[in-house]
Amino acid sequence: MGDEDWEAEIIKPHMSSYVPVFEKDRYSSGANGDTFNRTPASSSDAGESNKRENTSTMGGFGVGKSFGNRGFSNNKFEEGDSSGFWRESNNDCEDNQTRSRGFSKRGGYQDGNDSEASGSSRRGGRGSFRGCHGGFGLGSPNSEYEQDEGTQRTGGLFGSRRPALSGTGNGDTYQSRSGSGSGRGGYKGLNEEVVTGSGKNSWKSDAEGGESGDTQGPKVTYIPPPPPEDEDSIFAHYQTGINFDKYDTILVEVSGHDAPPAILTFEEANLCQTLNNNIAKAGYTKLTPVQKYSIPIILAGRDLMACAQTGSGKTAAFLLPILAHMMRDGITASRFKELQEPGCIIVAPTRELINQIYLEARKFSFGTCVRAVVIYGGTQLGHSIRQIVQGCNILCATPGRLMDIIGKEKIGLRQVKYLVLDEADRMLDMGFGPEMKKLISCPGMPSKEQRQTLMFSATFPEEIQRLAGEFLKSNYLFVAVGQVGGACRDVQQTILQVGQYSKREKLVEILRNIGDERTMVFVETKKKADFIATFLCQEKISTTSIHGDREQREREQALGDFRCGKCPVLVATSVAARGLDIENVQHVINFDLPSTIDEYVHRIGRTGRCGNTGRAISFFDPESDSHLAQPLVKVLSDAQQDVPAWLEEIAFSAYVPGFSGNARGNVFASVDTRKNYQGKSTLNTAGFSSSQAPNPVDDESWD
Ligand SMILES: Nc1ncnc2c1ncn2[C@@H]1O[C@H](COP(=O)(O)OP(=O)(O)OP(=O)(O)O)[C@@H](O)[C@H]1O
Repeated sequence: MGDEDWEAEIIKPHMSSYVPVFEKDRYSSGANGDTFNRTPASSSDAGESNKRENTSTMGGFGVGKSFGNRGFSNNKFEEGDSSGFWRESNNDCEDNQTRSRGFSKRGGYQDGNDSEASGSSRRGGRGSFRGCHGGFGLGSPNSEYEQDEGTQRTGGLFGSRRPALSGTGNGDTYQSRSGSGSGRGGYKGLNEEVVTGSGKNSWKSDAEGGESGDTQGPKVTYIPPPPPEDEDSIFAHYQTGINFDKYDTILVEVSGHDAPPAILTFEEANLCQTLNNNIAKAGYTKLTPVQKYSIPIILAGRDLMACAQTGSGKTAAFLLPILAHMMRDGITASRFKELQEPGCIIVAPTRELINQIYLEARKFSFGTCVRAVVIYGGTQLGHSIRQIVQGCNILCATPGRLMDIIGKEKIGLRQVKYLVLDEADRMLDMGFGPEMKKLISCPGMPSKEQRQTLMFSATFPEEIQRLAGEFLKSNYLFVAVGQVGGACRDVQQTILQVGQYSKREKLVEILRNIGDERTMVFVETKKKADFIATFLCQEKISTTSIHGDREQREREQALGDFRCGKCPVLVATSVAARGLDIENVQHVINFDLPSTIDEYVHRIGRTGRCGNTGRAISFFDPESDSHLAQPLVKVLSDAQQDVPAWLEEIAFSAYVPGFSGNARGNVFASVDTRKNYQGKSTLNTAGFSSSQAPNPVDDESWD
């Protein structure tokens, strides 16, 4: 659904029944002799609603703060005269300068007692809840990636911040963050900005006016809580599901020269005793297919691009062999140094994901002298630096913060032996690709011949595979577990035809039936995430939300509340689509379908992980989603799911230009593209293939 549709939805009078206190009128390669072995992973093995009631304070939107003239209390919006929040914030294009309006006209909003908001005076004062409309949107156009306008963000990092929905169970409600934008999820220091559309990026090193020490905005002060120290928490894990053993039947294809054979057991990997102990404590007894194939490849020193379904253990597939090498080769024990030289850098697109990877690295390196460190945006830069200078063998980072720290000369790259791109297709697309290119051309970074580069994802569009060549040695190996970009078969997928005006009613109906089971609800825009979360809280469904406009502290709180079951519903934008491994997520609901099939695959992959079963329900609005009909039919049938007749009808009646079964946004690549595209890559000046369209779902502050 486009922004305008969303606006229409809010304005639509009949919808007001859901938001009773709103005033209606306001809402408004094989070719060159590579080998391709396709084998089953096992071949070598030979072998109701009341439950949710009255948890509004858990949802956290109910108390404590007010929202301008439209105070938000007792779980209701109370609208005053001049507040125009819903009317004017219903479009995530808020940063578009062409839409800038006098801010004073608005009711703005009032901060309760959040001390973090104190900085607002620096940015135009509070009462203003979104900077750009109020005149301090410094040129930041309509989304955090800004690609819709193809405009570059030139420093308007503070103008785009909206109030975040604080539904984290701590009694907060909408909170004014106008003064604390720097600390929130949505804030990214200048150094962390990623601009797409133009193919350029606006990353600036700290020296150029980054997160610390610049005069363009308040400092980020958030210091994340330290990770758990006790062994039980470090090794806490959830159980593999009934379908874990079925992984063995999935076909695996390895392409490229001289691939080492797969291993069948952890013992065969010949890891050191400490690693084996940690693997056992983590509850791993059996390798997943991607681990069987990737571990020996990495141990053999080969570059790798690996594609395997969501939730099938890709993280351990790269961490374990890297740690094994580090242990074998010996590493310098961590010690305080102003300039640290990690042997391994792992990058991932979102803060929460990189933190998760870090916790995995910490788990597997437990009891060794390998020290893993995590740094990511939305947290105090000084905190990141303090973590690093204490010693850093494995650096887990989001791209913006990484470049910032490199710019600050706290990290030297000379010793980098392993470079890992998790969610590699995302890391190489127009959002992060330019940063990654900068990374590999940073002074001191070993050339691709001298380092080992590893890429992992559940989806690998062909264009991205071609771009990856720049990062990988030419003889890299490609491991495809199952269909590249295919959905996890343990997720039961249902597509419902629901028009935009019926979505909320349907959502509530489904959530009431689901009861207390953990459910992620994906929507297309940050504003909508807030709106739907608020709406659900009003419906007494305990909900929290995560998206790029929330402060990092709130994002982490929201995730924590969701993880522990305090808020069983998490409304999220695509910022939470990839990689997050949360126990017991039984349902994913696509309130809005994403704009690409890859994103769909990642989103529904938040459930049905590690052999557990899950369910995904997607609202298909023929008005806005018909371009997805064909790829959806393919994804559904490949995953042996029922395909609704109406969907097939739309799919086959719709003419999708360029649909050939393998284009990005349509259907995923089915193979290692070296087979099909040997030498055919055409790069434009930005280094991207001309067919690589910006991803319109990128409306987020990810890193
Ligand atoms: N061999 C194993 N035995 C038991 N559990 C495992 C094994 N490998 C991984 N896991 C667990 O499976 C879960 C999913 O793993 P992981 O997050 O690495 O999946 P992924 O393939 O990276 O998913 P995504 O594509 O969504 O990023 C984690 O909880 C992890 O600890």
